[in-house]
Amino acid sequence: MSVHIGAEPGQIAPRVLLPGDPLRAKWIAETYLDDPVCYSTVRNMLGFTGRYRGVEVSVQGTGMGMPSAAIYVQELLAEYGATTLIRVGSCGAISDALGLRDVVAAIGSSTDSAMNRLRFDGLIDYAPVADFELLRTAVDVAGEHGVAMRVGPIVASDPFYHPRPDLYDRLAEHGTLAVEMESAALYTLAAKFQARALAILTVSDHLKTGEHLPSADREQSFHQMATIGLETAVR
Ligand SMILES: O=P(O)(O)O[C@H]1O[C@H](CO)[C@@H](O)[C@H]1O
Ligand SMILES: O=c1cc[nH]c(=O)[nH]1
Repeated sequence: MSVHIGAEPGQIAPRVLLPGDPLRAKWIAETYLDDPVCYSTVRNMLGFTGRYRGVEVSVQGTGMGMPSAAIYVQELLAEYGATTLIRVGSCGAISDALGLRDVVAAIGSSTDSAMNRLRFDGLIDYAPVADFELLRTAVDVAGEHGVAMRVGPIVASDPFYHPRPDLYDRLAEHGTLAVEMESAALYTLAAKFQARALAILTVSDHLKTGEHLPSADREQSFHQMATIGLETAVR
């Protein structure tokens, strides 16, 4: 096992879905995978492997925020040979064009996190981006399933309760669709390990209108996102 994942080598598939919520990982595994096996309960950050359309797929919770997610992503890449990582998360809309339950694919991820400032000595504003082939596949899959998935830039924030919400307005003025808390670290680490990554998100709350979905819905109702993530992972 790695420091934070209680799996033996070979128990995790090269294709991994990554919800922040470990109970969303359980729901996806039990709802969509054939013969799901739970390979890790360390810290209750559940991970499962099963088959989707006959292809081995894992679903690993990552927790909230980049410090947590980066631990799981790095261990999956460095110690378990993951090659395709698809985040399936919730997000807050900052664009007026989005509504609750809309599905978003993140083409790139701005961030207020210091993680990439550390990585690049504060000298480069690195641009974390999605894998193009995965994104193209996800767009195709969404179209085939009649889902009007929005593709665009998002922002990955360290604080959920942001001390500078005015920055979200400025980001929205620059085309940013939504905020979540993990994608910039995911895209950066995938690039570093020459793996493929994509973040697919469902709008669980709207920062401008104040509307939001209950936690049970965030855990167990994102069928469109789960389907697009799984179909994309196995193609
Ligand atoms: O629903 P998940 O995947 O956890 O994603 C979003 O929800 C959490 C905040 O409520 C953060 O992790 C954010 O990125
Ligand atoms: O990071 C997140 C996730 C969901 N909703 C938000 O407002 N922010």
